[in-house]
Amino acid sequence: MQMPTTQLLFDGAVTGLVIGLLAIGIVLVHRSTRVINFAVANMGLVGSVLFALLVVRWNVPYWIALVIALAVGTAFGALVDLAVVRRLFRAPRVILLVATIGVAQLALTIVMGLPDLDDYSNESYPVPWNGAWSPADGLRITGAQLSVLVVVPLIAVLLGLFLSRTVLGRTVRAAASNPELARLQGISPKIVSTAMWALAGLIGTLCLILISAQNESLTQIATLGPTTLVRALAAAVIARMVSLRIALLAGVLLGLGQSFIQFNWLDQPGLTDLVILLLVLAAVFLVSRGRDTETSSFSFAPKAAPIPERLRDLWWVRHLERAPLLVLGVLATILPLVIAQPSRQLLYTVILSYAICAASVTVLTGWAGQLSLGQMAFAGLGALTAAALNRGLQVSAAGSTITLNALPFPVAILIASLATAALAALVGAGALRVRGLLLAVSTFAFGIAAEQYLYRRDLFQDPGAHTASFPRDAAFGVDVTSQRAYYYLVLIVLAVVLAVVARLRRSGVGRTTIAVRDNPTTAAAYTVGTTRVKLRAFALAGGIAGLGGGLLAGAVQNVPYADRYFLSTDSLLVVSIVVIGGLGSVYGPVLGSLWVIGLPSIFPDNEIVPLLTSSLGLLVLLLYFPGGLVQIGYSARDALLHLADRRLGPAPAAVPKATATKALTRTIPREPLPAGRPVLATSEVRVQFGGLTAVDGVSLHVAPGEIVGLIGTNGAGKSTLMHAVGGFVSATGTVELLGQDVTSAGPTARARAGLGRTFQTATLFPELTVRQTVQIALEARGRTGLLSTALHLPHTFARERVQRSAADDLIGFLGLGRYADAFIADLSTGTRRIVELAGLLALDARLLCLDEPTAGVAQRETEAFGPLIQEIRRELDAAMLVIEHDMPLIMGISDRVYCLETGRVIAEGTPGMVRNDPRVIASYLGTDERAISRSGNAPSVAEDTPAPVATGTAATT
Ligand SMILES: Nc1ncnc2c1ncn2[C@@H]1O[C@H](COP(=O)(O)OP(=O)(O)OP(=O)(O)O)[C@@H](O)[C@H]1O
Repeated sequence: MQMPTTQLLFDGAVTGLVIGLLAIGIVLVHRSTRVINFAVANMGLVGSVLFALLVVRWNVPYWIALVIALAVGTAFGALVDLAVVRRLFRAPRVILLVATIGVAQLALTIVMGLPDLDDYSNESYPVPWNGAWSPADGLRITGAQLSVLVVVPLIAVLLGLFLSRTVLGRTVRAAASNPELARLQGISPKIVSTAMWALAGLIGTLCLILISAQNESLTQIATLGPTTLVRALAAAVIARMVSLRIALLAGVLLGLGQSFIQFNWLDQPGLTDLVILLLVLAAVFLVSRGRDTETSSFSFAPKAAPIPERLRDLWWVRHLERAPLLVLGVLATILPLVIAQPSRQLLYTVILSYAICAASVTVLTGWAGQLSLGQMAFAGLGALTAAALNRGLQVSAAGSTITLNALPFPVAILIASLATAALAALVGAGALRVRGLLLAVSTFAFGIAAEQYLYRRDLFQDPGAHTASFPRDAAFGVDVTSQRAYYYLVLIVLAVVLAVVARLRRSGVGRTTIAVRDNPTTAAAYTVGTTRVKLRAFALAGGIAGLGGGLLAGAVQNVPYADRYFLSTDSLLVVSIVVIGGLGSVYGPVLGSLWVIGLPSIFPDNEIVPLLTSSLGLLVLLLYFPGGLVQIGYSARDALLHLADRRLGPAPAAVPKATATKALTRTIPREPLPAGRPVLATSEVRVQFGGLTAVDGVSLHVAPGEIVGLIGTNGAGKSTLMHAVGGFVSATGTVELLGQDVTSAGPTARARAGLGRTFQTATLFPELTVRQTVQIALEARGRTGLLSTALHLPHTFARERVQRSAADDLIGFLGLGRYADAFIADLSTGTRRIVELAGLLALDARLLCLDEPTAGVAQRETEAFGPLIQEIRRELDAAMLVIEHDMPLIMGISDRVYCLETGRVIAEGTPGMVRNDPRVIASYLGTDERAISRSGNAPSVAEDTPAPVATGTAATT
């Protein structure tokens, strides 16, 4: 390994300074709006091109042009905030991140609309000082580099002073961690956000001007490109999205590292990008360690309102949802018969292949909530693997050479798709702890490393060439060499992929995936293994992307990995496709591909159409139709249904439905509990959060059939103890459940062992309906198989029917009949709490841990909860541990009560004993008899909650 020359290191440091400044721009925006700004570089594009035009074309003096360009850049940043960010202030951060991608594309389109610079190809980008200096032997500093050396440190110092010395700056620092605190400083978070976006616009412009000045030719200015962006993102992540100083330093180190790698491994292009990927992964790993990673709501995903019960018998209503897809299918079938030009047919094939690739984003991002910005890398790797398998391979390993014979075209694609599924599962395993924005950065870095490094491995290339040809001949005995025949093959594959995706979405596979996305904790409490579900989504998405990629490469008969289709920008494009089409919906990928790729190609010479279909179109959709194009379809469908409902006349009075008057029959055999053993026994359980001991050596037990109350002041450690029992926090001591030591088992395993859990917030799964929620709990009685469901095997339909009717029984039993198709997000807290209880019945749990079952429930309804809880205990023949602040309720239902104070048990015994214990009175109850007879803790929000059923007779309120 040689040391690079001084010059190379110097050049690296200069580039690194600019990368560091860009990273500062990313950090500032993240600190004020908690979003990762993918537009940071492109926001400066408009100003930097305008600057060149002003100086070169319109002969404006350098410094005046610079001021104008910086002002334009700053205004662009502020405008982005006012027009986009502010409107999406409360939207999930993931959606805001996608919006920044739209902004980046928009900036690029605006630049294309500016006058051409091609006439000035002999001129160089304007610099403040011409000439070069040689301060030392072997070192030459250009004017452009000197400006970087002066400007970047100066800006960094000024920003540091701004953040520490001004009120606005201090507010920015506070806003990152606590918006309320920031508000106390007297400045609204929105103003802070505008200021930071304006600053990011200014920084972006400055960086682009500084970088462009390094180029010899003026026409090269265009973009900084994703490779620079990924370096800036890496520096920002290394700085934990907080420290400006570390961001700048990391930028410089990355610049130096790049020089070092280029000097020593010139023959390994893209190695830097591989190293950047590893650095990002390491940094992301450290950043997300020990912290509860961000959860995002997916309320923007398109939602179809349930069909009114009485309309379901109408045949056109039953087929309403499938009809548009059928029409599209018929149109797609006749299209190549009407339009015979092979070039058009090739284009249609490309659109279909993109729809397949986009379906992978539907699964991974739409259902699993994992935003992948590198999905086309899986498509590219699938394409290259398929081409290599089709060509025949010689793999040298451990001194011996293995020869793989050439595989037929379709077999090569199928095996490549399986290989990308396995690879995606591997990547997913690494990304398990990371979600949201950091996953987006990691996958983006993966996309770039794939494009720059992995694609260029010898294994993937034609011998002696930098291409990978992929000629197609026959598929399943049919000649697909003609463009039309191949189009039909891809159309059939798309139809199959959509059918599989739609079927999976309607089955337990789709439901559990969405459940893990919306609420991993409750999903685990419902025995759904979050790791398994996430890996399944990654693998499924990777497989679909690999399949789409293979087919796309087959369309063009080679893998054009160096210039189109499988680049990191294409990964961003497929995300736009799916968001525009409708995230999570089966229609999304098709509508999105038609819109984003299809429409512009119908008007190839029109510059406005691509603007409307991607960049600006994406932003408009996010702002006004966050559910995407499919949401417009759903709205039309709802209007039709409403019309049909009106024509049927007024609805008859609600008839109570599914009122189960007899006890539910138990279908699951239970292992008997060893005689004399408690259902739950904890010994010396201790939980610490940093320096705080939340639970301090608690030993308790719950006997079979017993209801045990857990009381204590706010913050006494009750919920934490319950989390420890459920396996949701790491704790010391032992936990024994139904005679088994489960201390080292995770929450899913404990749920499977018979532990049922409700949560204080009763969030459940906002985007699922009541029936779907209960069906998720029913998965505990038998999991939906991925492969059998995808293959549409008959028994999977029968299983689904049985599960649905079991769910309806439980829903009816608890009087939730009229809410069966309502989304959880639309229910009152009280109703959600009853749905939680339905979930426990579905789980057939033997120990129920209820965390404040009446919190947020109207006072008049809490009184009915006591009998309901006892009824459920009888029904399940279960024991219970209940946390409750409502004293009459908890004292009324409990057989025994424990009182906690600062993590320790201070009293234990019958309700009467605990209630009169002087320590309990001093610590918690006080002497106010009114507080004891009816707790003041229960909020008095009157809510539309169905009256809980007390005696097995369902009430459908
Ligand atoms: N994830 C966490 N990280 C750090 N501290 C925590 C965490 N969860 C709880 N705590 C702290 O642990 C202590 C016990 O909290 P816990 O929620 O268990 O109390 P509680 O008795 O259930 O209170 P409440 O009746 O208000 O629900 C509190 O001081 C709380 O701030």
